[in-house]
Amino acid sequence: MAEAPSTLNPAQLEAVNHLHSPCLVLAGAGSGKTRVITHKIARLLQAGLKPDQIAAITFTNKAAQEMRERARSLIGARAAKHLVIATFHSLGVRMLREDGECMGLKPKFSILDADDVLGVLRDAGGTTDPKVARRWQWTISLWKNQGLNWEQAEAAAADADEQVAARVMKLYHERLAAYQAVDFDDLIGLPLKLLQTNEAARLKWRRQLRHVLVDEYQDTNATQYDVLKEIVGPDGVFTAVGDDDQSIYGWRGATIENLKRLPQDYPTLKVIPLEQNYRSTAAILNAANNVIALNPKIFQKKLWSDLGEGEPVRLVECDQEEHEAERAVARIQGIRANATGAYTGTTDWKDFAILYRANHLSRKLEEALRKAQIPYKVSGGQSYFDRAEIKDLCAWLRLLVNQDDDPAFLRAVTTPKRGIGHTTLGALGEFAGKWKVSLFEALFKESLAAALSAKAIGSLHEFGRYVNDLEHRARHTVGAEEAKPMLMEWLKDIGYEQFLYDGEENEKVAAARWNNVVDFVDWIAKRCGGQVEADGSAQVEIERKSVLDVAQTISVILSLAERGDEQDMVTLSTLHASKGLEWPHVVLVSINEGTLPFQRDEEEMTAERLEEERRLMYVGITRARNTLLVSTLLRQKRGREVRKALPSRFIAEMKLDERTVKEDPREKLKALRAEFAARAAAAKPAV
Ligand SMILES: Nc1ncnc2c1ncn2[C@@H]1O[C@H](COP(=O)(O)OP(=O)(O)OP(=O)(O)O)[C@@H](O)[C@H]1O
Ligand SMILES: [Mg+2]
Repeated sequence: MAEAPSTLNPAQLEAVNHLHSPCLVLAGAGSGKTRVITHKIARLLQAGLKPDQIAAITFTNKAAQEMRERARSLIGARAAKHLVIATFHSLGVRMLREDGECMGLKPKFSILDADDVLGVLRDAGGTTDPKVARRWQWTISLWKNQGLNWEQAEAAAADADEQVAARVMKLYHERLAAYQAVDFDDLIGLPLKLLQTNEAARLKWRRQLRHVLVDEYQDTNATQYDVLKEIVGPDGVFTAVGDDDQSIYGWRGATIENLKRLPQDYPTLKVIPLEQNYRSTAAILNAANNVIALNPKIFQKKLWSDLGEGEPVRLVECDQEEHEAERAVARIQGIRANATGAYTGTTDWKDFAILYRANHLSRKLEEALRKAQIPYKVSGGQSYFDRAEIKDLCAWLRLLVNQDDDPAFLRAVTTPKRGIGHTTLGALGEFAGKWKVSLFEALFKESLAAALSAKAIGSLHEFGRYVNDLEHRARHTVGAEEAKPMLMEWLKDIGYEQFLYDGEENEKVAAARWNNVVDFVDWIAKRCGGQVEADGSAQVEIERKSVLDVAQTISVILSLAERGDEQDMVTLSTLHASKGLEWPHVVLVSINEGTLPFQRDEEEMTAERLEEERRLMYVGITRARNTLLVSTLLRQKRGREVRKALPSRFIAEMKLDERTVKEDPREKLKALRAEFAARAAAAKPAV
């Protein structure tokens, strides 16, 4: 249904109706900047522009999708379909596909991702050292973003290493040209070059894109600024919306300078502030304002909400990550059951988000959500259970539980490789299909001898016997103390650690993956129970189970997550990827010194970095509409060690008042865990 223009306040209306000179909306979180963009699209259509003459630039592809949705509800599907809604990168692809030929690029050029780039660099520079290749990648990318070609880079090189990198840059580009390929930086750099050097192309795009609207303008970099400048031209108009307090990509070259340059480059620029926040309750907004007030102000802004005080922001201290995850899940279940606090609105799973600073923090959360059978999606990062090494091990576990699980069979039999190749597996598959049996069952059919060589059958039988033997061991291994050595022996048998190191050139990456594997084994072992766990004052004994029982539970958990296309899911997201989005209920986890603000042990915390981390906290807090739970750890795992953890300084900076509920984890944890276990048991389907 179309939204009526009356849903805009006077300042928003002014921005929407400002059509004859460039316009910058500079305003805080949740003040309706993105809403201005969608409504302005409708206004521009009304003023006579055609949909394909309007370009809205978003920061991510996901944001582009969302923008198209929002536009569709305002202007209808037909018009929305023709709008140019893109990121700078995808707009760049379009320009190069249409006009790249004048720069020697065929319309069907390919786009290299970061891994492809590393491969080309290794070849071009003749190195096998991944560290060297990565350094080249970083240096060359930086040069490209500064608009330097290899000759300029060589002239400006600071030392011998950089001179080498400049020459590698030359070879790298020769290869790219030969492959008809471009990298991500080229998707901005080449269109810029096209627009700057080719008048016909420049005029074409200027005529084509009559009004460009840029969301999240604070996170554009210098090259993107120049692209915009070329498209708009000296007399053109555009609309940019942004918030300097939400600039969180400084580390990738985004620059606030772009905000400062606008009034200089466009003297007729109209700057419009928005002050009313329509997203968050006053309790949430105050916490956000208190934090960001400590950053130096570039632009003065006010932000208020008339949505009422709302529920106080809650703070919870948790012993360790696992408890935090369980706490977050219990909180979500509580709100959904209208059992927690004053919030009584109706809720779907999609009304919740759990946000964190670093990708690896999603894992415990995923486990807890899966155990509670809550559907979720991981945005802006990879799901823990989607990691190759975890998928490998899960395939083995699934195969132990159900030998007829063909996809699990195929993965396990080739991970690690055991001399059973694609031809053998193809023939086995054909045979199994003919006899309508599973691959595993086919292994031991006598007539298989007619389809495969004796050698191949020998290897397959060996694998089959190993799986049977492993199943037997898993069935009879009970309790954590027994489970861990059994599982480690299995990994040794199949040579999994070596397999990881063989498949990964970068040893650090291989070591990190092996670490995941050992963690995963610990997790399974722990679930085999038998030990007594201390939880502050409480002691909880975990029931003893066999490895096979646990494998079965994990298989159920895995199949649950594969339900796929569900729309109603809890969001797990990094803080970075949460920008621009909003949820009724938000949980911020692991808000600790070292995590947020993020700091490596050896690294010095500069004022600039601290300010960027503070902006990230501001972004996190301001994603919440109705309730916000901030959780902090008392102890934290660092490598293999568990260390005491400090709450983030940003928690104190929120200045939560006395009404803020500070929950005592020790008191509640035992009860919560019991409740949680009971719920999980009740929800567990019969297998
Ligand atoms: N005038 C208004 N009346 C009612 N609701 C509004 C109004 N303007 C914006 N909103 C609502 O407020 C919320 C925040 O709006 P929007 O996402 O556009 O803010 P934003 O400034 O882009 O936020 P961010 O800085 O996080 O990107 C949305 O749910 C939007 O629908
Ligand atoms: Mg926005």
